[in-house]
Amino acid sequence: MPEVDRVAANRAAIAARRARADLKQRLRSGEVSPLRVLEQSLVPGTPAATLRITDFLLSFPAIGATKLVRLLETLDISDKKRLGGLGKLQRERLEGFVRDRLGAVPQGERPPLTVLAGPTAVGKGTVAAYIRDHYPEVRLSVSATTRPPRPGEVEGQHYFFVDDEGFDRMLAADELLEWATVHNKYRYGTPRGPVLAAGEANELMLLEIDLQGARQVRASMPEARLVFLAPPSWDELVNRLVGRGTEDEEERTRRLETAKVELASAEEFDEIIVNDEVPRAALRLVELMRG
Ligand SMILES: Nc1ncnc2c1ncn2[C@@H]1O[C@H](COP(=O)(O)OP(=O)(O)OP(=O)(O)O)[C@@H](O)[C@H]1O
Ligand SMILES: Nc1nc2c(ncn2[C@@H]2O[C@H](COP(=O)(O)O)[C@@H](O)[C@H]2O)c(=O)[nH]1
Repeated sequence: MPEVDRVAANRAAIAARRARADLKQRLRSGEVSPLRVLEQSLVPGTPAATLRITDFLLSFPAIGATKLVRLLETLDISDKKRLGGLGKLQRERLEGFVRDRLGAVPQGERPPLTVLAGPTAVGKGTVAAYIRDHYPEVRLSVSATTRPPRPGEVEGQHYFFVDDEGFDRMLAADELLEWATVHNKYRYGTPRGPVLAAGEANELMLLEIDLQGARQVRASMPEARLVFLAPPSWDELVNRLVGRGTEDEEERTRRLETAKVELASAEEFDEIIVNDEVPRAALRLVELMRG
């Protein structure tokens, strides 16, 4: 290729990359609607048409790397695709997904933040994980904690694992919406940024935290909805704690002491859901969140 053509081609490629980056930014900030981008992507050569499906989906605030993989599988779209190269059926599925998400929360109405609390081993984590896997419209807050990871726990997915100095730094920088020392042992806190971002984006946001944290959220965000997850019985709660097998006898005793106090506080909450079966409890919670 003659030098002059190569220079022109380079310039065009740089300009196209810039236009795509600009579009990604506007998608993320909500300045441009994803439906509009899908529509524009039908025109070959536009920034929308050359936008990668991965970048498009990652612009939704609640979609991260893990959800992205699942979502692409559900939509049956390769991660190599660009919007302009989607087949008819792929485009229809993608558009359906976008419409569902936009329809889940009416624009202009800010859904209240939902806090799920309850005694140890009642199943908060299990119900939250079920919601993460089955209700992609719900965004889950990832807490920071000074507790060491349990086997299988993933940094950034289950918790942000930090040492005491790291936690102190987050506190000093006012990065936590609430925090507490739970079961008199480790500190746990909710990063403020993602909660605010979810509010801005009209996203359903769930915090799975302890009673002290729930009270702090109520104080700072009175519009938050507090949901108490209750066990079917005390014996079942003890069975779940023992059955989980992640705490030694001393830690179990400590947690059950806290649990008695927490059970007595159920009336402070806006709603009580009994976790008899996980899918049922999860559905009830999501229905509450959807209003
Ligand atoms: N509905 C249910 N029926 C039977 N077992 C359940 C149910 N929900 C959760 N479990 C089991 O109970 C145990 C405790 O659940 P989980 O760890 O989710 O509790 P948690 O409330 O998050 O506890 P913690 O506050 O201590 O972190 C787990 O072994 C889980 O599999
Ligand atoms: N106040 C907060 N409590 C939190 C937060 N993240 C989790 N938790 C609660 O801690 C206990 C113990 O959790 P585990 O994972 O060590 O078993 C449990 O009750 C959680 O709900 C938080 O950010 N703030």
